[in-house]
Amino acid sequence: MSESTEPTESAGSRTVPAVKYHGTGNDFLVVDAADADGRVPDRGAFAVHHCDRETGVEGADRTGADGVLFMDIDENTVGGDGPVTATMTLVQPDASIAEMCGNGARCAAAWVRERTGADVVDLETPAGVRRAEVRTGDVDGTGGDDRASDADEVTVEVEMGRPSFAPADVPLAADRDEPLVEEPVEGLTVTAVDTGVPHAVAFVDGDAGGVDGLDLESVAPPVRHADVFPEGANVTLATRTGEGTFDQRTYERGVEGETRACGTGAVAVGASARRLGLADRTDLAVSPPGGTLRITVPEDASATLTGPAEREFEIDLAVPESGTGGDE
Ligand SMILES: N[C@H](CCC[C@H](N)C(=O)O)C(=O)O
Repeated sequence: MSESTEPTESAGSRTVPAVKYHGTGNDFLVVDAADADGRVPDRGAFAVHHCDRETGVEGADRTGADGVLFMDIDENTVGGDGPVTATMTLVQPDASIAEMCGNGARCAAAWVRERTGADVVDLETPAGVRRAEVRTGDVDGTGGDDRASDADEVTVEVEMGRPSFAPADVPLAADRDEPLVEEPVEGLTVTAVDTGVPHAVAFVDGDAGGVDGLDLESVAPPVRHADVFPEGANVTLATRTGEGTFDQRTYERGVEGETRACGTGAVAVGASARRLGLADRTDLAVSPPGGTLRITVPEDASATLTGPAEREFEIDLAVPESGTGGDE
């Protein structure tokens, strides 16, 4: 608050350390809340500034990021036998806060493991506590020690909670009492499901060109903003490619564009496929453009998401002056 009335330091004169990670191409800057507290007065402006795909953080093959994960480790849980607990807050490129992020959770857990040595991490998110288990040496989950030499890549399995089609959970507009299942919404036939965040899932026939048969950047925005979704929705296209396998593309709320992968979206594809009778099994492989995610969607238990988390680089990021580039 006092920042605005006192002579401020120019943008960039203060920095905060960050580590860049990605999970199947969904990429995040991870910042320790202990470093950010007091130094990053406006987390939204910080995310807007550094996530920009043209002018944001540089250092790997892509400029910018899909969000900033602010991580607050509960020091009382470090060093014991049990899981380490950490609060995960995802601030998106438009400064909004997402309740949950599956690929972000994998990156967050890998970061916590790097800091504390813990293989099991309880991530506290606005959507609830999500347990994540970090594995090394068996990246594809098939057994063996296939990537043990690659210290920067781990496999993380995240408990994703139980997907819900209930109108109040998605949420759907207040006047809806029934789940939205295979209904036309703004040009797509969608099924709405909450996997920590709302997804509108539309299955596209393989003969119609599959997920690449539609121009996502033009078909998704009207659905993302449809009145039936009072808090908006992520828009996910899916195509069944075989028994238990699907292609996926997601247009994300908060990013306001397509991402290379979306973990809550992959679980949404699985849950919707089960509901629509498109999958006989509960363990599925869902492939967004950035790779393949293993998911399970059991009838009466938490869904799981398994995939890689890869550490890209460390960087000191300038703290923009409060308000720079943000709404506030
Ligand atoms: N990429 C994330 C989802 C972020 C959700 C966010 N875009 C929203 O609902 O506002 C994932 O891997 O699950």
